[in-house]
Amino acid sequence: MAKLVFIRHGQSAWNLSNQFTGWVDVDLSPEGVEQAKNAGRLLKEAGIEFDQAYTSVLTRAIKTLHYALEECGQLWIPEEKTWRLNERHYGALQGLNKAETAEKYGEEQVHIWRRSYDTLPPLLDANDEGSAAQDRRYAHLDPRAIPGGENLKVTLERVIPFWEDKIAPDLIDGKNVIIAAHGNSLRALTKYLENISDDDIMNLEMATGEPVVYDLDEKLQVQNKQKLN
Ligand SMILES: O=C(O)[C@@H](CO)OP(=O)(O)O
Repeated sequence: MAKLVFIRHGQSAWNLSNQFTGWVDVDLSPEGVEQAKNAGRLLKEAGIEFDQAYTSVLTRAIKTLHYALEECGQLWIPEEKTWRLNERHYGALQGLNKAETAEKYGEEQVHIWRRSYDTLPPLLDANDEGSAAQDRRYAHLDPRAIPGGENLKVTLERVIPFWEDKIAPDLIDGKNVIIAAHGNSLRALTKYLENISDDDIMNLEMATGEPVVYDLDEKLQVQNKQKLN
């Protein structure tokens, strides 16, 4: 039996200002820092001892991991950062205010962009300002792997190879794993782990800074799920 903990980063500056974020490297807000520390206290109270941490290459998730691990006295554990755990790329919506976008395009269209499984947002071109193709942290990737925008389906397709290569083998070895990531990369992993349908995943939300603890058997079937708050 292994434990797997998902934690969505604490509130970010753009969660607070209600802007589409995606791959934009926005920092935590002061409240987000407190949420991350509180998550660490909850993990300490739960007595969970981790063997391995995974996070994205985005500051808000990395810092959340570090604040939480520091608070539970486990900042020393091995960690790996990967672009595959990044937030879903929001394409040309990145930076726009969500309420203003809903006024312009309608609530329904914005809900579809935000939560439909397979509708892509308007895409960014590799030459557009703000494209990840111009960001050094993605320079090692095949340019074709750098998205101009992703839906949840595409996000899931780039998260799962990392799950299969790294996370699942750790869990099968009985290691306890913490993943600090993002609303939509964690929704993708939750869909996969819990076998949630394309329709039902539209209704799943992840709270900022709230650890979700799974007990998994050796076949990685979920035996128990608990949110710490
Ligand atoms: O803007 C984003 O990147 C995400 C997460 O904050 O937003 P949403 O919940 O709308 O998918």
